[in-house]
Amino acid sequence: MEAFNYRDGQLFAEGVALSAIAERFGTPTYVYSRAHIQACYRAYADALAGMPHLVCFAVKANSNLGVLNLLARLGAGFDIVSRGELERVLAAGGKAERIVFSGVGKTRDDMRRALEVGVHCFNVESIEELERLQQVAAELGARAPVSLRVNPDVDAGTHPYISTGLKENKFGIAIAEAEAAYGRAAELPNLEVIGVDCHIGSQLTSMAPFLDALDRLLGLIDRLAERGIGIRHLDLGGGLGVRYRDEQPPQPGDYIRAVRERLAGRELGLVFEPGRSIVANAGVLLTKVEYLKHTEHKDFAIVDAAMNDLIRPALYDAWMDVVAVQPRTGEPRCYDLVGPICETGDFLGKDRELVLAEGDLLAVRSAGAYGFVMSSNYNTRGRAAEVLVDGAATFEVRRRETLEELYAGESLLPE
Ligand SMILES: Cc1ncc(COP(=O)(O)O)c(C=O)c1O
Ligand SMILES: N[C@@H](CCCC[NH3+])C(=O)O
Repeated sequence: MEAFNYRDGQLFAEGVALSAIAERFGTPTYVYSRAHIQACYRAYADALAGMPHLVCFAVKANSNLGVLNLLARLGAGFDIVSRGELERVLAAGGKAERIVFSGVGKTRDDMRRALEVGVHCFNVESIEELERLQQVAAELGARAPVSLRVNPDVDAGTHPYISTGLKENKFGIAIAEAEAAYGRAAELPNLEVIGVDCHIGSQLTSMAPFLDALDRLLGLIDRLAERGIGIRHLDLGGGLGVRYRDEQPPQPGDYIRAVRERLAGRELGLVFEPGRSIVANAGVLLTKVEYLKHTEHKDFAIVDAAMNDLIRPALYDAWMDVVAVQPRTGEPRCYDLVGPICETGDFLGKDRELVLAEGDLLAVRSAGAYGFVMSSNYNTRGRAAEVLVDGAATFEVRRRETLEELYAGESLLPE
């Protein structure tokens, strides 16, 4: 489904003109579509119907309370990587027993809090973490449910910064060492081994690496069964890609059907941790053209959103579609779309053919995942507002940060 469509020459989010959102909330503003998030979540949940499962939204992709609340109401679980994300999920109405706790650097405090609230399971990423979790659980007189994140050593064929399943990556326990690690986990009295987990990378556009990883994990599960270690759930992580330009990633339903076929006859529950594929195309970043600057070599459109608002182009050289909210007729020019930050890397797009005038609104598409969450206050810029559209209604799910808030925690030196 497409949440953002042109109607009468204007781009709409569901039933609301983006120009009306800009007028009411200012720019830059992130705009999300409720219907799109729901449809993407349901694509996973529906394909998993009839078997034990959890669809744990990866909170890192978009941690706005309104978005999390929407997903919690749909029955989603959550994949978290920090105490902060845990508290956000609880504040948004998410259920602790549907949370999986991933991440290579869990602190004792993180573990304590997660045990107190009763998360579904810890995705443990090293032997050292296993020993620490045992200690913390013993101190609390608790038993920690555990999956080991196994690194299956498959090449996800994605950007090197977001590939996580190779043996040289910091994530997980190498598959060759996994049996020994499970053996150790099974000996520890305050741990309960329940699952196997993996996550091989993000923005994958083909099914083969997922199925390759799955086969390796099923082999491991069989070897563990021979050693008397029973596995109840298999967590395949997130990673399914989306269309930013012309990619044709598998649809969640097709992916899950292929996984289910391979599981036939096994008593295993399935867990997924999708982030991007739930929210990326449910969001745009709305920005305004401040200046059109023409130089001998280049035409620049200087917009009011910058790399502090959306870092993907600067960090990964990611291509994101940028469209006019009210397209004009006329002769297009080739613009670099840049922000006001004092860095050459501060761009949202390069060499884009557009017809523009000062004051025009632009929408950066596919910005619902890893957009606002990666924003910063660089150049003392307040972070953008976030608005969720539901049909004809708009909800400001995060107001724009004020300048006073930016230095509220700082102090002058004593006299
Ligand atoms: C452990 C884990 N689970 C889930 C995700 C979500 O990934 P994606 O947004 O690609 O679905 C990530 C991020 O890549 C991750 O590190
Ligand atoms: N932040 C990355 C994805 C990282 C995934 C984290 N596990 C992106 O924007 O594509």
